Amino acid sequence: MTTTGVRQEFLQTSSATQQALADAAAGVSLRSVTKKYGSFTAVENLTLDIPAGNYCCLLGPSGCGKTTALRTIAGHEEVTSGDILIGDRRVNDIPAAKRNTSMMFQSYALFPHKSIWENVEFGLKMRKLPEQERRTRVGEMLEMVGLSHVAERKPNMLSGGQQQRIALARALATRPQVLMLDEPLSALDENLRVKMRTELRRIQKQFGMTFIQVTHHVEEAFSLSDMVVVMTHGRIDQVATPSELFNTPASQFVAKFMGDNNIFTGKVVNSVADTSLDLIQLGVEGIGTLFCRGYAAPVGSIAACSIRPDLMQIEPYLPTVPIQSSLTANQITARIVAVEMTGFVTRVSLMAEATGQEILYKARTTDWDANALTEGQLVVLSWSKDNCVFLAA
Ligand SMILES: Nc1ncnc2c1ncn2[C@@H]1O[C@H](COP(=O)(O)OP(=O)(O)OP(=O)(O)O)[C@@H](O)[C@H]1O
Repeated sequence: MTTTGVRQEFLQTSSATQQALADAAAGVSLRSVTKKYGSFTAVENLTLDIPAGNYCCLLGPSGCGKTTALRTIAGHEEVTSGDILIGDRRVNDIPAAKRNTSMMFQSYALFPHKSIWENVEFGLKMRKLPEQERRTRVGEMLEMVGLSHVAERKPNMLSGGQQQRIALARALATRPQVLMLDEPLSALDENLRVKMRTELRRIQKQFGMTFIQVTHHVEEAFSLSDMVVVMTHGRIDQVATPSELFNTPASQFVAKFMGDNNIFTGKVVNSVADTSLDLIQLGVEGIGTLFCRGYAAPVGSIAACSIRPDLMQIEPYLPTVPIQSSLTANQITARIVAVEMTGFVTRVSLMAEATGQEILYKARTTDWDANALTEGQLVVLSWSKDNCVFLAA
């Protein structure tokens, strides 16, 4: 057979495998799932639908229950109450090994004394697949992660990134309905982590598989996910696409956890129904009225609003120009405390003149360099009501 012939045969087999992996992919549903350890509730009343073929990240601070949620889906923990469905099968009483899921860990968990080929083949042998089928699958999985040439080596002869790819090949060889990934990239250095996450996303999309990943990195969740589940204190705070989370966080916790949002707390002064989102006025002590968009909350209730640091405008403060000149423009005076050039982006720390609240402004470094603003200078920050997100208490 010519090389081209071999390649064509592989591609045909490969597309059959592609189909098999896509066909295997199943959705996951949690129905009021609670997990307690003694009297401590690690996850509480989780209800969630992850459609087949989605990349879902469970995101939240340490201890919020992400791993526990993942382990209950995998069957490594029994739920205290509630139901877990994989596809349309209730799996509460099905042991982990029979749930048809795979798990990939941060530590790779490769067998050190087995060759790479044997590592990938392991799960298939356990399932007693015929030798020919095993050979085809292992060959294809190694090809998929670009590591066919290391098949005979032992894991310790591979780099961290290569070992991670082998762990992925091994996890997918069994054609799981769902692949679960527990902080799979945290042992890698920054460059490799970015490369690997691109690769994970490419493979998941190409084969249309269901991936559920635990992470506490916002950027990682954004770059990988179709849907992000933000958790805090064992509960789900928001389920959204990365873009929705970035643009319209639903709670003060999410707005803070996303990183650099500026949050102002105050009292609802007025809210006016508008075409899609209501226009809400928030009275902020020492600052005045801020205008934002959201769903009406009772007048007098404590609430907050959030503005992204890249959606503010900055100008030198001129005492002759009155502040708060327009009824729907948000403006405050602040003093520049520090300027930090981080590459493409310059981060500017400020302090609100009236209240001392810390504020962050971000600009493209080229834009920042073009203005003449310096540390210690008094400036006016302004932002549109349409970019300012109302956050109920
Ligand atoms: N086996 C256990 N026994 C008792 N408590 C546990 C057990 N496993 C987890 N917990 C507790 O449940 C809570 C949730 O833990 P979990 O590991 O799910 O959090 P996490 O969000 O994944 O955190 P991290 O990012 O640090 O891994 C924590 O307070 C943890 O201490």
